[in-house]
Amino acid sequence: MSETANMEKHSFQTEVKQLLHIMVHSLYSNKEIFLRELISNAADAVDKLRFKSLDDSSLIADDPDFKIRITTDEKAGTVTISDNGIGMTKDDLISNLGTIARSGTAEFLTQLSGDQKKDANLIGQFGVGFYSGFIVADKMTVVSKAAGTDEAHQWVSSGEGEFEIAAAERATRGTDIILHLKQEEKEFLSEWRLRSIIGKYSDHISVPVEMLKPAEPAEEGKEPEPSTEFEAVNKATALWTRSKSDISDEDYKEFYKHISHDFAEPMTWAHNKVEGKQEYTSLLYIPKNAPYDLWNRERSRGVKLYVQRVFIMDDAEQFLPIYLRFVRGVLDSNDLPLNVSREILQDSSVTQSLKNACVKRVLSMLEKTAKNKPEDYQHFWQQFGSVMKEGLGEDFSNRETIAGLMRFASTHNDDQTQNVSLDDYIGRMTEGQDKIYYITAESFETAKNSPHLEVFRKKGIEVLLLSDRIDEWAISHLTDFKEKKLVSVTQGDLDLGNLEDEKEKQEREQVEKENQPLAERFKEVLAERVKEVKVTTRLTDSPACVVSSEGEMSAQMARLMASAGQEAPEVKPVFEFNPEHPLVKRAAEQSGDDFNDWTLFLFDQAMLAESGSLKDPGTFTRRLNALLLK
Ligand SMILES: Nc1ncnc2c1ncn2[C@@H]1O[C@H](COP(=O)(O)OP(=O)(O)OP(=O)(O)O)[C@@H](O)[C@H]1O
Repeated sequence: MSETANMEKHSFQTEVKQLLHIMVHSLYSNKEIFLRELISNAADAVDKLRFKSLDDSSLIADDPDFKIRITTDEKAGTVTISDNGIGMTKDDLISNLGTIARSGTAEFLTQLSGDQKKDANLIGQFGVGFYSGFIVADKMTVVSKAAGTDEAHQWVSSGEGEFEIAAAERATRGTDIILHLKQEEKEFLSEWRLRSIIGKYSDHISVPVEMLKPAEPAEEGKEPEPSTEFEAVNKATALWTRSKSDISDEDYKEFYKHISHDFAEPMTWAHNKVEGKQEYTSLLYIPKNAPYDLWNRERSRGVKLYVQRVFIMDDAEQFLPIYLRFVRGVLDSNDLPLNVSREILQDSSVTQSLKNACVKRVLSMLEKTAKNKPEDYQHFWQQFGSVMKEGLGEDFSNRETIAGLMRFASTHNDDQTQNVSLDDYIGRMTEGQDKIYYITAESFETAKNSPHLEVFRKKGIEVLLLSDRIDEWAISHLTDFKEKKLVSVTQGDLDLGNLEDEKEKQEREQVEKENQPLAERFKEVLAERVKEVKVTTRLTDSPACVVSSEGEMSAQMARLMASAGQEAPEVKPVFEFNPEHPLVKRAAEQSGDDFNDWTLFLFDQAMLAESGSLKDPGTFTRRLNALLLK
């Protein structure tokens, strides 16, 4: 910072400089959004003050009618957006308009590619807010006086790396954002152009947005007298309070952009007014695309909370569980007190029942989309499926509904796309099948090619192929769906239930008995490495596989815990061999060291197919080479 007279120079935070540069270039084709962003900020500033004045009405006594005014100055080439909201102190100006407080900003910036179209989309998700003024202005001046203070300050910048702060004059509280338009952007001086942009973007803003009335036509030969009277150019009623039949889809979409700062349209929304025991209005949106920081469970989330139409807080996370962190919207309650705080919300029974209601609405919105617009739902699932899966473990009371919304890859089409629902699966179950089978693995390929699937493929039984990181954890919370048990094909004894007929059962028992001595020989060599050795019922083409015992942690879960740096208990696998396989027959013919080598080779090979890697790949390859040469 440097100082001359009463003027101080400050540098923008590095991230702001980068964002400004990219934004000005990539949003050029959508430049009129600057007005939406600045009006949106002005409306937020009014909301914040309205809330504060509930405790201290003196804050607004001198100027009680909230409004936003847009004026132009043809000669100076400026457009000014003024509000009588909460205003900013000198420190606020420096921190709010010189830094980006959002976490993950630096990481976000590294995702930008230089491709204008892609970047425009990404920046749209990120939200550009105040800085969007620089798309059309080569200089911005902000004059602000915080409510309840006597001093005004001004912030001036050409958006290139520095900004200046100085003392200023402003009669009353509030903020003026003055855009000094670039030479080629003078079209925004046109009152009609501005009115049409406001009509498009700001009708739903609950504060009146005012402009000067058009001048009265003058007598012939005379210049028209400029008007000095203002009129509201938006509807200025909060959108969710209007009746549904008065609101167009366009209105809903614009409102979504206002509250979410997303440039893209939402996928769908639900608007409900509830009266009776509880009175509230909810307007909840499902975005089309995942935000850049969806994976950050700490990211700000939740709805905008209003109490009796008064704005209370942004990001009220108490009304939606973490797995629905992508939902945006507004909740307006008549039952909560106006002085409600985050702490009060935490313990309130009203909060709990509102939360239950919001979750039900979101889930039923998703069910409707899945049923009526399967393509949209498929897109949704690609964007948000992994987050929805968290719900299986987090939301016990809605588990069956969440499970119904799940989509999986499966052996039905052997394709990586997750598009099979549990209902689809049940509809295709073969005669006698009473369980839903699945496999979890490190990758889709490992799952799809797993030897554990052989008997299922042979019998034409579908198996769900799960390979997202979260799958193992999520599915462990889903023991059954519509009274059908979910069963892992890599865990426990394979119980094919009614899928195995009496003859097959007898044959299997016979084979098990005959091969008991071989099983014991294998067990002697493998000793501590395995929990048990058994004749397999799952393999038809492979010589051997490993499975985990019923009720024990699966190998996939143990790997996930280890990769997350957690201590996982050592799980010893059950080694299953296929006595019909020529390699197993060959092994059985050996004795001494040769039998040891064959056994270890079969075991390592089974481990490799199951996990995709080995603890000691060197020894495995050496042993394999030696066997090949023999
Ligand atoms: N008209 C205004 N009156 C008071 N404060 C303002 C005004 N405009 C901006 N601010 C302050 O500056 C901050 C930064 O604004 P900016 O638009 O860049 O980000 P944001 O509104 O927090 O986020 P985004 O718009 O991207 O969601 C705001 O959070 C607010 O505190």
